Amino acid sequence: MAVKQQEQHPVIHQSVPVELNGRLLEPNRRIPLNLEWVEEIRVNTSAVERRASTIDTRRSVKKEWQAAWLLRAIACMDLTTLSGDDSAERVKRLCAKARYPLQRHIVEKLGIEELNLTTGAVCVYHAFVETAVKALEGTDIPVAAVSTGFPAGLSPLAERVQEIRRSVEAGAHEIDIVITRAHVFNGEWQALYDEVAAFKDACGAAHMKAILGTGDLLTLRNVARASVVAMMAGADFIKTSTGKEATNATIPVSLVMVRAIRDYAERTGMSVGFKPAGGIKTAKQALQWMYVMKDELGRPWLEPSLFRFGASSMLADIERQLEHYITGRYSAAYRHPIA
Ligand SMILES: O=C[C@H](O)COP(=O)(O)O
Repeated sequence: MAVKQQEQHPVIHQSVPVELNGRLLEPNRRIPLNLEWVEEIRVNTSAVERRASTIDTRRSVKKEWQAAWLLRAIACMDLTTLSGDDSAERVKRLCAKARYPLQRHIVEKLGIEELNLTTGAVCVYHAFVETAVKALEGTDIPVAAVSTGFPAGLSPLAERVQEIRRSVEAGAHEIDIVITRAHVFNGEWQALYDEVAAFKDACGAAHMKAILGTGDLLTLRNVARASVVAMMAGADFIKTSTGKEATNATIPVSLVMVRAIRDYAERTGMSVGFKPAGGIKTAKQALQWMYVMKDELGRPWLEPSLFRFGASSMLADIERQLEHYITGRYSAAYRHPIA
């Protein structure tokens, strides 16, 4: 049973030119803080919520097309473990799953052996960066570290910066930083910009995802303002949540963030990636987020270079749905352990 690949003939890791409205974009780099851009932001909350509630009705993919979208969701997934009881053994199992995210019989039945499908990255605490790097040797799978006093981000700034440096030295290719949420609800835009810029400098060549902790930011306007400040400070990605806030990734918050990415790209000619994270557990949710990306930003934002899910348990449900697609039956969830 061959899967119809999304679009016509995509290859999961193929790079497509990053274009928006026909304009070729460059990767983001820091620009000076423009407070006018921050202050002029307005968000029509009820319009955003209305739009969010119709995501499923505007677009739907079925059968082999849905299978292809789910494979892409795997390729765009930061397979994550961020628990107090994490251990080297758990991280090794997670890395094995990142290398081979689907059971062999599913891969064969789908006819996708040549894709060599892997997850987009593995995301762990700093303490497990070396273990993950070693476990992923011989692959192109990057290791992402949550640094900067994750999840609260309230340790002294120098320690947070130092933690990034240590994660990069340990081999992390990507760093997920957390911002000081109080800078946002106190309107301290310069302080937020300086903090994110300091983190970006400490990352060096590693890619930086800025976690806004949107569940703590009180309003969608604050989410939009924090997004644009993080982008001006040089973030490569903006990310919704740590997975530890009371409210994690939601579609309304994501709409606001991807529209901020679009406005920023139109103004600057530069692209920034998006990572929804926290509480995303099902294949159905994965499709909803991918509809948002396709509708609001277009095809380049369905590549791992510009789109990642942060998820610790979604892969199990995707694997189960793909097995249902090829066998017509649902298997028990325990047959799809994540790690
Ligand atoms: O960055 C990733 C999140 O911490 C994952 O959250 P989750 O455990 O709710 O999937």
